[in-house]
Amino acid sequence: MRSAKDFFRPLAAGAPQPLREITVRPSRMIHFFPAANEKMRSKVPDMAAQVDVLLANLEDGVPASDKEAARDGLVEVGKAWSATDTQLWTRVNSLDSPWALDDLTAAVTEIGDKLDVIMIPKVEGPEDIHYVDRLLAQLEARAGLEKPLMVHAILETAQGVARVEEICGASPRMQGLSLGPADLAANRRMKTTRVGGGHPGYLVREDPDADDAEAPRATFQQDLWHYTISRMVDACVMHGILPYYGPFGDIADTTACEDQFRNAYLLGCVGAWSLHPAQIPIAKKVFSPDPADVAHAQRVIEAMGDGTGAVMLDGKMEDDASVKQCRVIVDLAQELSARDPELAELYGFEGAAS
Ligand SMILES: CC(=O)SCCNC(=O)CCNC(=O)[C@H](O)C(C)(C)COP(=O)(O)OP(=O)(O)OC[C@H]1O[C@@H](n2cnc3c(N)ncnc32)[C@H](O)[C@@H]1OP(=O)(O)O
Ligand SMILES: CC(=O)C(=O)O
Ligand SMILES: [Mg+2]
Repeated sequence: MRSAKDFFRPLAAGAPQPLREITVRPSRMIHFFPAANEKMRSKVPDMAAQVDVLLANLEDGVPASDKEAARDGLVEVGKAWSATDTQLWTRVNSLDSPWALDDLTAAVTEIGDKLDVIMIPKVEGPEDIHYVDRLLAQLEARAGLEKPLMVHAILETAQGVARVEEICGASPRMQGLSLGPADLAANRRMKTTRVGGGHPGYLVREDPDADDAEAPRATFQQDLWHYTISRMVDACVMHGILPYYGPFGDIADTTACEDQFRNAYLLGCVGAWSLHPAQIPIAKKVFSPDPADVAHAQRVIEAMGDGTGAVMLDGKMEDDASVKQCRVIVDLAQELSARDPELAELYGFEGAAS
């Protein structure tokens, strides 16, 4: 492990200076497209206009026979990339695969100036991040890049979850984490075949009626991912990086997708993956604060003056802590409004979009 004094030192001669803080930009949805697919690539300008982050996927979901084509597709998209507001990310193949080294080399040396974040799957511990950190520094130096690439890790093994705090703090490049519910379920030997979301068998049942043991008893489905997401959020906040819900595989079930995304939003996540165009507006809606919540938060902030003490508002106590909660909502609304004039208008933020 590097000492505190060395933590922000470049890891290769000629590599750019690591950043002390991550640049926070709207990333309500990380929209995945298979980079090997020519038809999908032709939609990139249109997709880029609709999403906060567009991600060229090279890993799972891309057949082994298309891995080189996907890498070439990423380079083609990167070279043509001109969107200024939308971020371009890629997910490379896992570090133990035959493709990861060439993926990283091509991404950094061919289009490193266009890419914002590289997503690394199946991260097991800080040693994976240390390896990527050094390699990226070497490649950045070779490519003459001036800005360091950021790294996003997917939490999709039990070991990764157990070492999540170490992963988050492993490098100044760490930008965030996503939940990988499919691989994580497999690795943990969970008995669900779904990609994210709940399971009807994971429930609690109300107690039997004392007078009628045969009376029907209500059941309440529980969230399979509550523990992991909560742990991920704490680890990310501890290290000043961003947590994301990952994919929701039941594309047709837009209602459950919205619920799952909202649970993640309420617990502290900043965004989720969209795998299909139908999921883009869901993520946009869920991860943008509700205008009524923004208006309420503004009232509390105003009522609290310098932010200290306690007041009553609509029969509820507000104090130093609740005003901080309200600032979370208003700050997020302002951040998103700076990019989205429609939202600015919805929130009544005059001039926020300028
Ligand atoms: C566990 C994990 O690792 S998750 C991450 C890995 N998986 C992925 O990245 C999957 C990404 N998504 C996809 O590949 C596709 O959405 C699929 C294969 C799931 C479904 O694709 P289709 O069968 O074409 O879906 P569908 O017929 O509903 O598509 C409707 C339209 O949306 C387009 N579309 C579908 N997915 C996407 C996408 N991710 N981005 C942009 N356009 C898309 C289709 O090309 C089609 O366009 P058209 O009307 O011009 O023909
Ligand atoms: C997101 C991902 O890669 C998974 O769920 O396995
Ligand atoms: Mg996975």
